[in-house]
Amino acid sequence: MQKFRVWELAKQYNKTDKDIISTLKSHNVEVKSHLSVVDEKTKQLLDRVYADKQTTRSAETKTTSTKPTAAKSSATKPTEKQPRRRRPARTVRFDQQSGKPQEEFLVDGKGRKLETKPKAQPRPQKVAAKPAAKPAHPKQATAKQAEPAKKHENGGNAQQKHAESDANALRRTPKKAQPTARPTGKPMADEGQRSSRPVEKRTHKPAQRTQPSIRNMADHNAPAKQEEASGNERGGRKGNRNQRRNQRGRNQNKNDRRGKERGTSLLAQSIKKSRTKGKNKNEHARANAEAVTEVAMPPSVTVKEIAELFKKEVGDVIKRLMLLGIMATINQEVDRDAVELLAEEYGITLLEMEPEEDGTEIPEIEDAPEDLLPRPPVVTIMGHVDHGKTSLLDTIRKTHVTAREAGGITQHIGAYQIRYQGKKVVFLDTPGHEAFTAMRARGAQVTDIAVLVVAADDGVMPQTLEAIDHAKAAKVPIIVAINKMDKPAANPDLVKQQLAEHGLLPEDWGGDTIMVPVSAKKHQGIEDLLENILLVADVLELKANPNRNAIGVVVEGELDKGRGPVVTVLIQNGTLRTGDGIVSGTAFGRVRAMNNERGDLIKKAEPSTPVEVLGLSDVPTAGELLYAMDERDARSIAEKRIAKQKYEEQNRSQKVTLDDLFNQIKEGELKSLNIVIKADVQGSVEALRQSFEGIKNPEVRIDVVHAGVGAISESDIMLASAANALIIGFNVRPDANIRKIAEQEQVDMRTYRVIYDAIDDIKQAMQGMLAPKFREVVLGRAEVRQVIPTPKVIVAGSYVTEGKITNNAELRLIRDGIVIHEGNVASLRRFKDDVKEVAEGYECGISIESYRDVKEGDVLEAFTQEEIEQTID
Ligand SMILES: Nc1nc2c(ncn2[C@@H]2O[C@H](COP(=O)(O)OP(=O)(O)OP(=O)(O)O)[C@@H](O)[C@H]2O)c(=O)[nH]1
Repeated sequence: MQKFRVWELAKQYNKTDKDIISTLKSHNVEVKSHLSVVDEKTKQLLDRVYADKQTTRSAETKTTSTKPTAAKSSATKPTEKQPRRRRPARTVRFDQQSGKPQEEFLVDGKGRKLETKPKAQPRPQKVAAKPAAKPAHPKQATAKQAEPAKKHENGGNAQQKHAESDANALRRTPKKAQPTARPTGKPMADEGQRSSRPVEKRTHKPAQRTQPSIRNMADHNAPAKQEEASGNERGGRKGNRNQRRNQRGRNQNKNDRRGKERGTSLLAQSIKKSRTKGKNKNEHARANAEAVTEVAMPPSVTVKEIAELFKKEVGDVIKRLMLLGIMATINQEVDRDAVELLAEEYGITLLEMEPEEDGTEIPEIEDAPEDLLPRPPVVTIMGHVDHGKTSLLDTIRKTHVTAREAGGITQHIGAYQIRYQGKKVVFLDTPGHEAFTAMRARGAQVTDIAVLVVAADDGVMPQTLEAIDHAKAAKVPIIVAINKMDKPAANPDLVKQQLAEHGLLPEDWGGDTIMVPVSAKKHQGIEDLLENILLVADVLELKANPNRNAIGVVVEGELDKGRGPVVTVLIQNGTLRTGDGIVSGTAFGRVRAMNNERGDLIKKAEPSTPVEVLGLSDVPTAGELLYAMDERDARSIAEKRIAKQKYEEQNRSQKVTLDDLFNQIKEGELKSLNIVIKADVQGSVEALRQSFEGIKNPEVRIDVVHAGVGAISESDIMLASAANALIIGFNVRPDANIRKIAEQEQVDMRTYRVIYDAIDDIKQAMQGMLAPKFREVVLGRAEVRQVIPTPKVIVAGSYVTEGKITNNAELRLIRDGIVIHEGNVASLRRFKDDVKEVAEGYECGISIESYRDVKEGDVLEAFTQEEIEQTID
C-alpha cells in the first residue's frame, strides 16, 4: 500500500502541515508531525475533505464575484449575520479545473474588490483561503491569525484583533527595527516571481538553499512591494499608477515621521517610546506585523540561530526550551523535535526546506549498450574451513599461496587474475563470508560466480551451508568443486546427496548445479572446473564499458610503512589509469602507481582487473567503492564526507567512558562520576560501593547512582544512560541483548572478577593513568544443553547461540547471569572430530580445562584479549 508523508500531502493539497494534521485529527486520524506517514485510505479521506471544501468555496467565491454584497458575509462568516463592522473580507478565487487558489483579494463593505494579487506564496494563501475557519488549536490560531495582520498592517480592526492574539509574545519581546528579514537581502518583490515558478525551487543552487529564508513580514514595505510586484505582473497603466501612489504615500509618511522626530530630543523620544510601549494597541498591531509566522528551518540550528530566525530574545528561547524540559545553552544545537515544539509555542509555522544536495553521493552513469564490451568473470571461492579453498586457487594459479600464509590459514582476501584458453578469469579468495557479505551490505556486488569447495571426505559442513546461503542471497550462480577426490575416504555421491538436500541438485541427477570432482593436491579436474567457469560466464554475458572513468570495489587495504595506504581494488567498470584522481569513502588522492597481482607495475587497469593502488590519503574499508574522477572533485567529495561523518559523530551525545574519564575531568566537563554497581552478592556490592565512595579526587566526586545484586539488566543500562553513568559489574555478565542495548545507549559497561581491579581502574582513570593493555573481545556464546561426564573431563553438549566458539579462546561459565568460572577450552568437538571453531547455530561438545561443575542451562562465553594501543597525551 502506498504511504504518504504529511508534508507531501500538504504540498499536494496546497495546505500547511498543520492544516493537514488538524484535519486528520478532526477525523480521528492520529498524526504527530509533518513527517508522519499515512496510508492510502487516509489520503482518500483527505481527497474527500478537501474536494468538499473546495467545491463549497469555489461556489462561494463565484457568488462573491457576481453578487458582491451578498458574498461579503458568506465569504467571511457564512453562519453569522451581517457583521457589524464593515471590514474588508479576504477571499480567494479558485481555478475551476484544478481547484487551486488562483487569485486572492479583499472586498470592502460593499463587496468591491480592494486589491488583487496573484497566488504568490502557497502557504500564506492557504491561510487566507479559509479566514472563517476556526483553528483546532489555539496555538495554531496564533500562526494563522498573524498572517492577515502582517500582510495588511494598515488594514484596520480585523488586523488589530488578530494582532492582539499574539500580543503575549510581543510583550515579552522588545521590538527591534527590522530593516529586512531576509538574510539573503533579496527584496520581497522577488518572492512573487520566484514562487510563481515553484518548480524552480528544485534547481536552486545549494548556496541559496543553505540560507534560511524567513517568510517574515518584518519588512514594513514588504506587502507594498509584493503588491508592486503583482501590479507589475498584471502590467498596465493602472498598476503603475498605483505604484506611484503607494510610493508617494510612503515617502509622505517617512517625511512626517522625520519631521516629528526632528522636533524632539532623543531622550524625550525614548521616554515617550517606553511610556507608550505595551499600551498602544496600534503599536501591538505594528509589532505583530513584525512577528515571524513562517520560518524555513535549516536541518541543524543552535539556540542563537533559532532566536534570530524567530525574531525572539535568546533568553526567551532558552526559557521556553526549559519549560519544555530541554536544557540548552546559547550555542547548543537543538534537535528538530524541540524546534517544532518551540515553533508551536510561538505560533510559528515551520516550512520544509528543500533538502540540501548531499554532495557526498556520486551519481551513477549508465552506459549505452553499444559502449559495453565483454569482461572477464569474477569468481569467489567459498567453503568450509580446510576443505581446500586456498589449495585449489593455488593449483589454479600454479603458485604457492598456502606456504606463505601464517599457519596455513587464509588471512586476507586476495584477488588474482588468471588466463585460461586465452580468456581471463578473476579469482577472489575469501577467508570467510563476512567480507563477502560486508561488501554486499555496502552495495558492492563483486562476484559473478561462486565456486563452492566441498571436501569429498568431509561432506557438507556448517560453513558450506553458510556459503550456499550467501551465494543464493547474492543471486550468484554456484559451481561446486568436490575436492580431495584423491583421498581414499572420498565419497562424492554422499556430498552430492547432502547438497541436494540443501537445494543444489547436480546436473547428472537432473538438476542444474554443475559439480566438478577435483583434487587440488593432485591437480586433477582443474581444467574441467575452469571450462565450466568460462561456460557459465558466457551464459552470463558479462559486459562493461572500458572507455569511461573507473569504478572499482576495495577488496582489501593496508597501511604500508613505506608506501602509505595500499589498496587492492577490483575494477568493475571503466579503466583506471596512473595519474587518475580517485575517491573511496573518505579517502582521496591520485593513482601514484598500480601493480597487478604479480607485483608488476601497470599503467592501466580495465574492467575485472584486480590492482594494487597507491596514492590514496587513507585506507578505505573493504567493500567501499572507488571512483576515478578529477582530483579536485575527489578531494571535495572526500572532504564533504569527512565533514558529514564528523557532524554525525558530534551529534551522538557524549557519554562518560572510563577511557576518556580523565580528559572529561580535565576539561571540566565532569564534576561527578556516576556509577551503577551490579554484583553477584550483596557483600560485593557494599564492598564496591564503599571503596568507590572512598576514592578522593579534588576535581570530581564519585556518586553511586544505583547498586544492586544480580545480572546487569536493561533498566540498569537505561538508568546509566540517563544519569550518564558507568556500569561496573562484579562477577556478573551481560548477555548479548544487554550488550547491544549498552552499545546503542553508549553506556560504558565494565566487568570485573577482582574488586581491586575495579577500584584500581577507576582510580587510574581519574588520574589519567588508565592504561589498559588488553581489551576483552567476546567471540561468542553457547548454551549447555546436555552434560556428558567422561572419566577425564566433563563435556558440555552445547549449542552456539551467538558468534562462534574457538578452540583457542578463553571460556567463562555463566549461570543466571553470574560468572561461576573462567578457564581455557580443553577441547572443542563436533561429533567425534576436534575442530578449530564452531559457528552460530551449530552444536558442539565443549570441555573446560580442569573444571567439572557444568550444568544444563549454563552459558559458555568464549572471549579473547585484544591488545590496545597505548596513547600518551
Ligand atoms: N589430499 C588432499 N588434501 C588436500 C587437497 N586440497 C587441500 N588439501 C589439504 O587440506 C588442507 C587445507 O587446505 P587449504 O587449502 O588450506 O584449505 P582452506 O579451505 O583454504 O582453509 P582455510 O584457509 O583455513 O579456510 C591442507 O593441508 C591441504 O594440503 C586435496 O585435493 N587432496
